[in-house]
Amino acid sequence: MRTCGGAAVVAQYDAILLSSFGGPEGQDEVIPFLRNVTAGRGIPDERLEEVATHYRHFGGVSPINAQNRALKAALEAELAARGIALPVYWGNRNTAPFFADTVREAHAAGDDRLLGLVTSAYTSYSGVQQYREDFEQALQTTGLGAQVAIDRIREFFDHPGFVTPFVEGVGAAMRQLSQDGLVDDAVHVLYVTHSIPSTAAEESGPEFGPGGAYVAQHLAVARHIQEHAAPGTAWSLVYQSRSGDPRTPWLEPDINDAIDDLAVAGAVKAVVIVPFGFISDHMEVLWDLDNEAVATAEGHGMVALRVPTPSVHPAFVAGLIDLVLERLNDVPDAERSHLTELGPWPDHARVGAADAAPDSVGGAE
Ligand SMILES: CC1=C(CCC(=O)O)c2cc3nc(cc4[nH]c(cc5[nH]c(cc1n2)c(C)c5CCC(=O)O)c(CCC(=O)O)c4C)C(CCC(=O)O)=C3C
Ligand SMILES: [Fe+2]
Repeated sequence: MRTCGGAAVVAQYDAILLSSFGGPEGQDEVIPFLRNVTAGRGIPDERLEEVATHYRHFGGVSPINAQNRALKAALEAELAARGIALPVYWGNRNTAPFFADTVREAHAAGDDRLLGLVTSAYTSYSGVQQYREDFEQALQTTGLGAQVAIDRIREFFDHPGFVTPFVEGVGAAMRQLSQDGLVDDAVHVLYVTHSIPSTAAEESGPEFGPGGAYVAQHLAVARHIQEHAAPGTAWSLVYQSRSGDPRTPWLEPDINDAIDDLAVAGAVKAVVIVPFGFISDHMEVLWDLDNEAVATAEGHGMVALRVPTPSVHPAFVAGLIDLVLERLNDVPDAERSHLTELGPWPDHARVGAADAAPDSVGGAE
């Protein structure tokens, strides 16, 4: 394990900015949340109402904020265990604490050089550009654009910290099925991620082939997990949670259609559902997978096992801190951890104060 003295750390960044999507924590927060999510995006009202029912079913509470509080606490414990004096702030895109408030709070405490830890593992508009725009907006709103600088750690889709919990989860599911006598042709592993519009997928990195970087990253990670946890078992990459205008093409197949097709083909008696598009149990996991996709499978008489998300798995928490250290120590590409041929994914340009740039003030403390 790479270690890093407290002084060196403080010289480069003042704090970590855990950056997430946000979610409602009560019935009265559902519609304001959905309006923020879809602002200016032309999502039809019927779709908003439909999505609201998913939240209402759980008392208007998304698990995402509780997950992020737990992750923040786990990151703080890991930093303390490694002797790294770096505070962790938490901000969201769509619900309080909003980025502008968090940036203001950090600045008031003297923490201007922030390292964003964005909870999106893959490259997409939602996971990359939109956070960049959120950070720019926060600096504009607070008027702190000349003082505050925000970097972010790279997309970590193929970092061992993110992938290991899925390898363990798929391995455990395969062992359980085999104890129940379900092996070989009777099992199909469904790697499921968030669908996005096909044009958005292409734009995520056309040089990576059909579906752009978004699809290429998911395929590479699925292959890795499969090789290490379920070699020889049939698998496919499928999608969940599409929205928008039905006439606009989105990535397919939908997980429910894929399960229907497996049922028609006949041989498959069990599906392993791998929610590798998300770092923790979000509403999309609880509703679209645990509720809908599992019901689809069981409706065909199939067994359905849903693998856990990384959440606060020790490997995931340690991996995120390794990614932070990689930036603090300016580790060269050749030494950056990655499990697929696509990595290590490159860092992104800084948002905000060029003059407060971590590199140019290194050692100022
Ligand atoms: C790629 C991707 C991720 C993963 C990467 C990342 O983390 O960013 C993600 C995460 C999330 N998406 C979430 C929730 C929603 N996403 C929506 C809408 C959309 N998501 C999209 C894509 C993604 N979304 C897209 C292309 C749309 C269409 C409209 C638009 O372009 O915006 C809508 C509107 C209603 C609907 O249309 O479904 C909601 C409510 C939550 C919170 C869940 C909770 O509460 O636990 C989380 C973590
Ligand atoms: Fe979304």
